[in-house]
Amino acid sequence: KTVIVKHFDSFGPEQWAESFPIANGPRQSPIDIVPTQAQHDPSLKQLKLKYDPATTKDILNNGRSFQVDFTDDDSSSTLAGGPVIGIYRLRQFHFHWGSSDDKGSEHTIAGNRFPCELHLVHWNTKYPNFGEAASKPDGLAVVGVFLKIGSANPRLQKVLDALDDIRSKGRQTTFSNFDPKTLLPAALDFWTYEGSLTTPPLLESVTWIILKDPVSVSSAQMAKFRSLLFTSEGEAPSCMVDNFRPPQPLKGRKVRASFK
Ligand SMILES: NS(=O)(=O)c1ccc2c(c1)[C@H]1CCC[C@H]1[C@@H](c1ccccc1Cl)N2
Ligand SMILES: [Zn+2]
Repeated sequence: KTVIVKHFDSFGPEQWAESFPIANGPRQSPIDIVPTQAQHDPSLKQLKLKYDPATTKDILNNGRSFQVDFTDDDSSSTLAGGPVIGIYRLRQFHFHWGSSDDKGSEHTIAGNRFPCELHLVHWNTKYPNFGEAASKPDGLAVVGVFLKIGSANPRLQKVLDALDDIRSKGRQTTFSNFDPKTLLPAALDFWTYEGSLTTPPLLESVTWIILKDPVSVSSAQMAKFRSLLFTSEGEAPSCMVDNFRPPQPLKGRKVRASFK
């Protein structure tokens, strides 16, 4: 009896449908955003992000990306307004990036790829917890921010300096007093559409809120992201790069814009 070990690279986006049929579902993410086809919706409210740095919990290499986790047992760090109804609590943020500066983002803009994309994951407080919310059509709201090559971004430095302690999968270290608002662009203009998680279990529970304006990252800072490993200590090391899913079919969905 031969056992097939599905390593990450043989369990890439093309194979996910075998174990997660929802991969071919009607509201999969990411997508290519075509600005000229997005409809300005004047009824969209202003995005209201309120983050308390005291909710910062830790930073973790989860084997697919690294994430900064926040305590979400109260509504100290929340998202409201924009396209959502009610209050969503910040759970974590993480990134997706490429093996070179010409790719790495999950969403694209008229086919243009960015070297990196930040996701701030929030869950709807009408549900008891993140896990429950993750399985509901209005359960999650993820804010996506593009990073483009330019001058070094000083706001990223504290996060990048912590990566030395979480090089391998499963490594976690303390991380405190961080304000994710410092990672956002000045203007909070956004596109929004109904989609999914971009990695298994690919649940179709995400209201995506993609900010129009990118923030900067330097090539040297990108090299820091690429110094992480997909693999655990003791395994043959595999660099954590290209952890992005390519754009998925729109299947008739409308993308709305908060701006003209
Ligand atoms: N790229 S993304 O923004 O679309 C994104 C956001 C949140 C989560 C995911 C992907 C996936 C990847 C980690 C596990 C899974 C999910 C989760 C975590 C713990 C428990 C359940 C679940 Cl579903 N968290
Ligand atoms: Zn993500």
